[in-house]
Amino acid sequence: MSDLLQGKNIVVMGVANERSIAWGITKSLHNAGANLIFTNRQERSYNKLVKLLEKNDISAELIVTCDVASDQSIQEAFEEIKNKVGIIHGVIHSVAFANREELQGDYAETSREGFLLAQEISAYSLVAVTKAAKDIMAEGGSIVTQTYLGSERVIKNYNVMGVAKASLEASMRYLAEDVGKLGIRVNAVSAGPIRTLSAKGVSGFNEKAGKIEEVAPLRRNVDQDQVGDATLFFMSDLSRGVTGEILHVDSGFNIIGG
Ligand SMILES: NC(=O)c1ccc[n+]([C@@H]2O[C@H](COP(=O)([O-])OP(=O)(O)OC[C@H]3O[C@@H](n4cnc5c(N)ncnc54)[C@H](O)[C@@H]3O)[C@@H](O)[C@H]2O)c1
Repeated sequence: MSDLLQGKNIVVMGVANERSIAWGITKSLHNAGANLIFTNRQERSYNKLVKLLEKNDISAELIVTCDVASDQSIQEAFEEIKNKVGIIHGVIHSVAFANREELQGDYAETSREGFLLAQEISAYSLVAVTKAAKDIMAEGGSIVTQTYLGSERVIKNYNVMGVAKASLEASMRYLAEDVGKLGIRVNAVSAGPIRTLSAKGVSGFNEKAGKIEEVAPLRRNVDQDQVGDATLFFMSDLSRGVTGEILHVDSGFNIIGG
């Protein structure tokens, strides 16, 4: 436990279940004293989230529905946060989606619709969320998104999502410039493969995880808690001089050339 985030109101987007990276982040932020606000994609997942919070003795300031495919939904969610909580100091963006059939085989087979969908949910959503959040980040703060090495390198089967992550990372940098003058920082964590609901959608997870154990400097895979603590660093004042940055939490795999 620490008081790094005492008195800070932070919005967490993307907890689907206990395996979600956003859940690892939730635990780290909670242990640092943050007041947490959650968004969930659909109303019907509300009870699941409430149960998960209860089971872990974590209280939520507020839970609001937010489908990032809809500007109206994002607008309404942040309006409700503004009315019920007031000022916020941070946003965790841990949201992505691509059709399963686009996450295997040749990238050249990607459909126009599949390409646009991956870009919309996995990259544009950070832009739309920042647009809505900055107006209630009156004391400045921090926005952190989750990316993956498939943006920088060709990783088998990651395909359309790798291109969406490249777009997400570039958006993160442009947004960092836009909102820097408001005292808001925008950064990304690039985690190694972690078995989650979304990761199951990408073919060949076991091979990817096995490769990390074999060749990454630390010779082990990372977990949600390690990503949570790295995200906590970006959320806290410890990283007050850092914006527009990508921090790899991947046991060092990204530095290996061959
Ligand atoms: N698991 C990994 O190996 C890995 C590695 C690096 C980065 N990431 C990234 O971490 C983030 C979280 O993924 P995860 O692995 O925890 O999986 P997850 O399935 O637990 O989380 C994905 C979340 O995105 C949400 N989402 C999807 N479409 C949405 C929409 N239209 N509106 C609102 N929310 C929506 C889902 O509800 C879910 O909560 C993603 O950006 C993912 O690309 C994952």
